[in-house]
Amino acid sequence: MPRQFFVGGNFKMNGVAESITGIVNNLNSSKLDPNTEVVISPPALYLTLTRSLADPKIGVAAQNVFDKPNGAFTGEISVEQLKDAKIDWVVIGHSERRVILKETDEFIARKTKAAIDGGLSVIFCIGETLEEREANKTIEVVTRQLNAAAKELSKEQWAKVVIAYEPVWAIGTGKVATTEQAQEVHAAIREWLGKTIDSHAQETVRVIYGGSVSEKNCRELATQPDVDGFLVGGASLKPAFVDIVNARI
Ligand SMILES: O=C[C@H](O)COP(=O)(O)O
Repeated sequence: MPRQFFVGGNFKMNGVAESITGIVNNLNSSKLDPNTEVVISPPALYLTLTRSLADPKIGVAAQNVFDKPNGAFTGEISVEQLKDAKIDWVVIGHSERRVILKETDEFIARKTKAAIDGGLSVIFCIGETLEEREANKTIEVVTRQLNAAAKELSKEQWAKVVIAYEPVWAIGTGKVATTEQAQEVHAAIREWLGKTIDSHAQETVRVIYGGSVSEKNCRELATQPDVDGFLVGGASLKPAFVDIVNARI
């Protein structure tokens, strides 16, 4: 069975109730490719608003979750609380959290395990910095990030993971990876799935690309055999997000 195209919109720390309502209403009233799975990720404060407004076909993702079930963890949100708010997805391991908030591979892997154990699906973000790419360490870095998750997850749990390859140097910079650069890393990730998890994961786990995806470059990226969709930042706040969702039609 072919992998379903997946487009995520990560609003990051942008928007207030009024603008987020506008974005969701625009998506609700737009013709979206029925073969594409769409998941939007507003700031935590607006998850319930977004879930109540969005068409049920549109998934909603938190931008973070904690690895412990409850307790004295000021500022954190648990898996149970997300499920209680009818949220089914969470973004974990985004480079902004890895780099700015110093989240480690191991912590990210534990959060991924906790999320999936608790019934969430995970957009698991990986990617190299410019320095790492220039040192030819791209595959080494993404392999290290994936290996940390593989230590925590059972083979079956990979069915609940969408891997987002987001080269850090392409995020919010306007410097999109070329189709060849994206395809090369996506193919390596797929090979890793086959070697480390199993052939089922290799065939079925979706690997999406993130980093300056726009309505202008999405169609060419979408032609690549191992690019199963996108994780979109800046452009997900704009009406052009609809064109990215519809990149395959
Ligand atoms: O999560 C999304 C990525 O960080 C990409 O962000 P961007 O599309 O603004 O470059």
